[in-house]
Amino acid sequence: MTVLVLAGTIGAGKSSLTEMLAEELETQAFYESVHDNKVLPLFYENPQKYAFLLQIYFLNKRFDSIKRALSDNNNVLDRSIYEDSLLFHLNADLGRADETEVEVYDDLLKNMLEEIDSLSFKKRPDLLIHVKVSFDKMLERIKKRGRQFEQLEYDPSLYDYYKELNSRYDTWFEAFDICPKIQIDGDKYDFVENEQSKIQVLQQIKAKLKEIEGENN
Ligand SMILES: Nc1ncnc2c1ncn2[C@@H]1O[C@H](COP(=O)(O)OP(=O)(O)OP(=O)(O)O)[C@@H](O)[C@H]1O
Repeated sequence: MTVLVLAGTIGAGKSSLTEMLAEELETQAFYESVHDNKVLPLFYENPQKYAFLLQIYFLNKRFDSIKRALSDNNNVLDRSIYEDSLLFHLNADLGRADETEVEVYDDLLKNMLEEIDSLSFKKRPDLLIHVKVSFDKMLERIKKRGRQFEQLEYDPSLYDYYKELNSRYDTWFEAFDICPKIQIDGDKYDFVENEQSKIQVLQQIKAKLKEIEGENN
């Protein structure tokens, strides 16, 4: 019985790896759909106005998925509730949210995490998988995927946003201590395009799960 959560920057390949893991481990995948997210395009158009609303939207969705995933006991989630705060604080530092919004958000998140901690069955995921990609790789993937509002041509200021976001992930991952964690080198292993890389990545994750299982017994 395992609950896995994926983490990583925009375009890191979380959704693809989620799908692969769900298939490999015969578990259910939880995705955060982008195309029916009404707030996301608004945010990219006017981050100052919509950063807070977007975070509340995501927080609500992720809370729902992680609650369901933990109570089902056997799942993979494509992005964790634990990293939204990283994105929001970055947005706040860029002046897209004010102090009160940050306070309200942090408080709400804390409350929700406590709620998760008081669940009667599983409280935390078994493993967090961080797909780490370099900044160049991140830009390459965003371009390749081609979601319009994420493109630098659409808004050149996204360059700095993406760069800062990517660099903050390293510190975030180092500090993350809610559950066991593993980092996957997304530059070295292109698990979407390369079958051999996919096999190697799945093996790394399965080996880590075995190790955790051993520690728990
Ligand atoms: N907490 C958040 N704050 C701001 N934007 C967010 C947040 N979470 C997700 N996003 C935005 O939502 C979109 C989808 O993000 P996400 O990284 O979850 O999926 P993705 O880009 O499809 O990643 P992957 O390729 O790794 O599956 C991106 O445009 C990202 O900027």
